[in-house]
Amino acid sequence: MADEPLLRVRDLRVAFGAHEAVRGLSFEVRAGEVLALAGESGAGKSLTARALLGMPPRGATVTGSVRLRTSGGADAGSDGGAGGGADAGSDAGSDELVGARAEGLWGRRVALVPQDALSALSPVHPVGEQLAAAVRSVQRLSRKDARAKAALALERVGIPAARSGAYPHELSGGMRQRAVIAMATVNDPELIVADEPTTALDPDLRSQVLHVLAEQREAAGSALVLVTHDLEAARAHADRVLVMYAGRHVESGPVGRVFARPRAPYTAGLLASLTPTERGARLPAVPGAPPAVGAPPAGCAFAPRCPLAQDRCRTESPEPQTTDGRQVSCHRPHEVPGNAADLFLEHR
Ligand SMILES: Nc1ncnc2c1ncn2[C@@H]1O[C@H](COP(=O)(O)OP(=O)(O)OP(=O)(O)O)[C@@H](O)[C@H]1O
Repeated sequence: MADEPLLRVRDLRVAFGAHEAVRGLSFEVRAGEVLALAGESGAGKSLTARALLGMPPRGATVTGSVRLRTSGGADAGSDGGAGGGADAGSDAGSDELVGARAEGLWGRRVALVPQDALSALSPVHPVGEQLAAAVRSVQRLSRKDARAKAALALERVGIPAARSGAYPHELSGGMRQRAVIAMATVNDPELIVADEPTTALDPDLRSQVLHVLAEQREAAGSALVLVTHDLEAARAHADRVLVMYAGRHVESGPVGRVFARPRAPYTAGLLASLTPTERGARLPAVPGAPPAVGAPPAGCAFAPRCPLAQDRCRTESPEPQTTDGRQVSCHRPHEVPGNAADLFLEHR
């Protein structure tokens, strides 16, 4: 049981009508681990994040399995309902979140740090009060003790106790995001999902706020799924990275290993865009654009943009395979050159 991952995702699919935006994703998150979900806009990162919390957007059909390891008698309250395809409740020792009512776990075992703090905070209550209510929703504490705990949690993220009576609109964007981080971590959840937690902030505040998130996550002992298109943030804060493209797995493994020597051309392309060229300029992102949702090409979805694509890549979708200490979904992982930038420089 100790070796059981905290979260086990199998063949996750998120569809809008006939259009599948997440197309059969499988991965695991271990207790206390930080996993970065990376990839370009539209890859399906946010939809995956929402599915992990049992809160998909309206109109989405989620199938597959998202199992959260049971701890201390916690219960997802599965009704085995709407998800379709999930075998809710059949696995001893874990709770199925697809097709289940997961609200009972929110803030207690799983928590969200969204892109936009305003969407997570009520505009009509002071932040300290909201935090105290979050504490009391999980812990049996008097109002006074909950308020004291809330003030302490705000102080830990750099919001002085004197500001705990402020309404969200009276705080700066950075402060609001810190308040949301305090809210997400105050009850020591086992899993935090942070969906691009700094995109709404000025660039100079981003690393500061990510640092606060990392600190608070560590103090709470939570695992973190960090959704980001910022590979530098993934490098700085994650233990493992999972790169997605067009709703599918591309490459996943320890950050150091994947970044040092990517084995999927798409990962190499993303990393090349971080690498200064000889002339000192950074390469733009991988040339071309991802396919539209609902219209992925046959075979590997990246093949139309891939300098290494061959006939097989255009007909046969690659399944994840273990290579060089990571999982890679590519037919030609050993053809990617040691210097990731070379692959795209040579073909420009
Ligand atoms: N509510 C929705 N209704 C219909 N289609 C949606 C909806 N939400 C997302 N999609 C589709 O699913 C695709 C993946 O969305 P998702 O938000 O997961 O992407 P992402 O990788 O998080 O990118 P971004 O960084 O832009 O948020 C989108 O390109 C969009 O076409």
